[in-house]
Amino acid sequence: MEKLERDVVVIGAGAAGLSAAYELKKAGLSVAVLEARDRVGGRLWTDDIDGAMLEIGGQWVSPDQDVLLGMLDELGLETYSRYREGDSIYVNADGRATRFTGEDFPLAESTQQEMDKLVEALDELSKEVDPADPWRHPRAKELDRISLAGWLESLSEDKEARDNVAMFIAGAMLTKPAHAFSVLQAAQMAASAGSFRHLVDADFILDKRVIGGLQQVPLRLSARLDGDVHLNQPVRSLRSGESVPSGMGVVVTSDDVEVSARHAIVAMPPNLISRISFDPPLPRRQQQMHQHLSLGLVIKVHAVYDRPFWREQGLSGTAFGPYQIVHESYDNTNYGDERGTLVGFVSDETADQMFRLPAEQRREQILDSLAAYYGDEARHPEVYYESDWAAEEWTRGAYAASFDLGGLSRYGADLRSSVGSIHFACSDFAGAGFQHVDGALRMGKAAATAIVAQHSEQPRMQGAGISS
Ligand SMILES: Cc1cc2nc3c(=O)[nH]c(=O)nc-3n(C[C@H](O)[C@H](O)[C@H](O)COP(=O)(O)OP(=O)(O)OC[C@H]3O[C@@H](n4cnc5c(N)ncnc54)[C@H](O)[C@@H]3O)c2cc1C
Repeated sequence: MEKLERDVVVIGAGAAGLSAAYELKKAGLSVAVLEARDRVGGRLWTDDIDGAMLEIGGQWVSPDQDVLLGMLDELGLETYSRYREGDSIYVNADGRATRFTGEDFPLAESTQQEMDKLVEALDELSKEVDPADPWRHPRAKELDRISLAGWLESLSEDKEARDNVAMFIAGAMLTKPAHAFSVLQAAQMAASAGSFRHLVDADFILDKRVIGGLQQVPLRLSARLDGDVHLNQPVRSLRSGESVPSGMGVVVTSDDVEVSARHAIVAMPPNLISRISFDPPLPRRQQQMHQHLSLGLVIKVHAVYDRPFWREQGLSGTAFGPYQIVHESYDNTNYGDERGTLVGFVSDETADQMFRLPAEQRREQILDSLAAYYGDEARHPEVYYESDWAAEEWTRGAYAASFDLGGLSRYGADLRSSVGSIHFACSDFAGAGFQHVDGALRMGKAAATAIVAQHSEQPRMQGAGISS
């Protein structure tokens, strides 16, 4: 067992943990980052699959994500725009595909009016909610006990209008059925992206990608940490309080490394925190709160073709169908690539259904759904891959975690509270940038800032300082 002494031990080398470690090093503190996987990045993972570069996890950057944009600049990373020329496609409940331009789906006029009304209502509500503390909304408790589905039903009898509006937050963001989370949680999701209209506007929310892949962010951060990141080290226990050596706040043990440190940052999704054995146990509030936060479920489907054939038909690749297996799909062609890539998403209960099928049948049904948007050619990709994060031991869902009904108003105020020397940071706890890489970076920086403030009067430990 390797034994280390550091100012701070960080558990998890995702965007949150690495940005925390990077800020701490820049401030002159020593760190050790313990990561369970054999790679850094957590839910950011860019890999070569059968000769195609795929973004298996997070990939898009939107203009409001200023912390992420600042980090891309600092790390010397460049972005490019998602392909968006041409018509989009909408497939309705009867399976009929219609071309359209702009944001408004080609719906019957009465349905369009109802959809406008619902978008307006959700937009107004999200303006009243501060994403950092939605529990302070004067009607927080009331809004937190109504599901998004129930709230939409109370406002409109038009099913297609409701299903479309729900799709933008349920299927596309929280990746849970609209009856499984509250309208307060939905409003926070929208507010965290600036407004609900931003979520409806694919050109905003899915604006840019990073050349070479978004995993470059954790990879470059890790390179700047100069040997302080320890891979294949799932943390098993965290001791704090009287049993730790004097002058230290925690002793954190993984399979091969034991770190004694003044502070710990737990930079992992809340559903995994209870896998660490805490001695003494975390306070009951945290133990309870973490049980009310759960990850959604989505299959990110990648299909790579010899060329972006849909562009020849004047299609942008952007496609929506609330009743389709793949509810949304986009042109995801890599920068400078001659081949064409489509990325589609299969969410929540539809993902459950798909996972009940044998792999070949699942692939066939998912490609049939892509064909409903782009025609027969979509059935024959050169490379086909399904990102399956729910089967990943160190994540267990996608994209991120949100509260069950009533959880946000009940526990939210304690979401980011530290417990003695133990701090928490991950995208699932963010206000602005909630569930996104931007939020992960914000949480990492916030934990680092809090620790640096406490340390300003204390002597440094060995190994402090950034390497470049
Ligand atoms: C398919 C998919 C698509 C997405 N698309 C986008 C997008 O387009 N844009 C966007 O901004 N966001 C997107 N996201 C969300 C974004 O990727 C995440 O919000 C963000 O990367 C989370 O970073 P994090 O550091 O908070 O958590 P994580 O990335 O989950 O990092 C936690 C780390 O902790 C490690 N860990 C867990 N348990 C232990 C343990 N016991 N000991 C040691 N280490 C441990 C994990 O291995 C992991 O490396 C997407 C996510 C997914 C899955």
